[in-house]
Amino acid sequence: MDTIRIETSGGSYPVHIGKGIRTKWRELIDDYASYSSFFIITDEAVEAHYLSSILGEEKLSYFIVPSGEESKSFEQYHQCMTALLEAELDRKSCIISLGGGVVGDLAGFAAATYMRGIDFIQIPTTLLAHDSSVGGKTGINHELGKNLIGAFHQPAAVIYDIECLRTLPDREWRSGFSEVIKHALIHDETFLNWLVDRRKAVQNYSDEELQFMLKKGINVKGAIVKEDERETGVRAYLNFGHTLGHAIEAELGYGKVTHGEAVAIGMIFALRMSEEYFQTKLRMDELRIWFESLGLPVAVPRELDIMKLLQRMKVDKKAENKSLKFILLKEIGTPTKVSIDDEAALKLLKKSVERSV
Ligand SMILES: NC(=O)c1ccc[n+]([C@@H]2O[C@H](COP(=O)([O-])OP(=O)(O)OC[C@H]3O[C@@H](n4cnc5c(N)ncnc54)[C@H](O)[C@@H]3O)[C@@H](O)[C@H]2O)c1
Ligand SMILES: O=C(O)C(=O)C[C@@H](O)[C@H](O)[C@H](O)COP(=O)(O)O
Ligand SMILES: [Zn+2]
Repeated sequence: MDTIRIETSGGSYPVHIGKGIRTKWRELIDDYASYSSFFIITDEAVEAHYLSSILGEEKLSYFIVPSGEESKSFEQYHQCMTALLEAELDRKSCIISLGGGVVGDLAGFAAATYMRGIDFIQIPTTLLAHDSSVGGKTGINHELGKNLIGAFHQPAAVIYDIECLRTLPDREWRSGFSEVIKHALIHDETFLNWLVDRRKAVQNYSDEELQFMLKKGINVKGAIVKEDERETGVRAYLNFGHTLGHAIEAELGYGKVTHGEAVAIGMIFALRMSEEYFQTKLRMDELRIWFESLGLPVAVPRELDIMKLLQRMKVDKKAENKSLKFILLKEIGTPTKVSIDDEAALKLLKKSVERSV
C-alpha cells in the first residue's frame, strides 16, 4: 500500500492506495474510535459489487442512489439528508462515500452541510475518482450548469482499493483515463509520454502500472490543492478541458456523455485553442489521434447548438463579468488562465463540431 498525504488549511489527510484495502477501512482511519457512527452513501451498481465488503459483520446504515450523473441532483440530495436525519446522525458521525465521483460529490456535499458539516471519508471505486475523491470539491448540478451548488469540504481520509477498478465497464475506464491524461497534460510531459507509450487500453494495465499511474495523478492534484485549496489561483489549472466539457454535459443533458468524455472533447478543444493563441505546436494532432484510438470522443457532438454552448461557458465558475476564461497550455505541463473573446471561441467551436460521415 502507498500513502500520499494531502496538505490543506485544516491539516492533512491520507490517501491510501492499494489492492484489497477496502475491507481494512476501520484500521486505516486515524480516529475510528472517536466517531459515534458511520453511514454509507453509495449507488446501485456499486452496492451490488462492494457494499457487503464494507459492511462486514457490522450493521451500518446506508443510503443507495441510482447510478449515474442524474443523482447529483437536489432531489437525491434532499432524500439523502432525510436518510441521515432519520438515522439520527450526530455531529460525531462520519459519512462514508462508496463509489465514483457522483457519489463522492453528493455524499461530500451532504457531509459538508449536515448539521453545518460532519466528517466523511472517501472509498472511491472508479478510475475517475482518483481526481474526485481528493481535494474537497463537493456538490450537485443545476440544470443551468455543472457543480454550481456545492462546498469545499475535505475528506478525513481516502481509501482507494484498486481491486474495485477491475469491475468497471470499459466506458468508465476510458472516462477516468481522461482525467489522468489531464493531470499529465497540465503538469508533466514525461508522465504523458509514459501513458502514450503503454500502447494498450488502461483496463489492461497491470496492478503495478495502475498503482504508479494513480500515484502520479494524485500527486499532481495534491500539490495544486496544497498551494490553492479554494481555487483563487492555480487550482483553476485542474479545470483544463472543463470550460467546454461542462457546457457539453449540461447542454446534452446530464448523463448523456460521461464527465471524462466531455473533458476529452474539451481538452482537444483547449489544445487547439492553445496552439492558435500562443502560435505554437502542442502535439494536438497526435493527441487527437491517440484519444480516438482509445475510444475517447474528440469533437463537439453535431446535435449541439454552438451559440448555446457559448452561453453555457459563460456560466462557468471561472468566468468573470461574463467574459470567457479558458485554461490553455503554453507548453505541455505549463498551464495558464486566459480570457478569450466570444468571436474567437465561436470560430473554434465551429471547427470542432463532429463532421458527418
Ligand atoms: N470533486 C471533484 O474534484 C471532481 C473531479 C472530477 C470529477 N468530478 C465529478 O465526478 C463525476 C463523475 O464520476 P465518475 O466518472 O466516477 O462517475 P460515477 O460515479 O457515475 O461512476 C460511473 C459509473 O460506474 C459505476 N461504478 C462505479 N464504480 C464501479 C465499479 N467499481 N465497478 C462497476 N461499476 C462501477 C457507477 O454506478 C456509474 O454507473 C462527475 O459528476 C464529475 O463532475 C468531481
Ligand atoms: O479539483 C478541481 O479543482 C478540479 O477542477 C477537478 C475537475 O476534474 C472536476 O471535474 C471538478 O469537479 C470541476 O470543478 P468545477 O469547480 O469546475 O465544478
Ligand atoms: Zn473533471
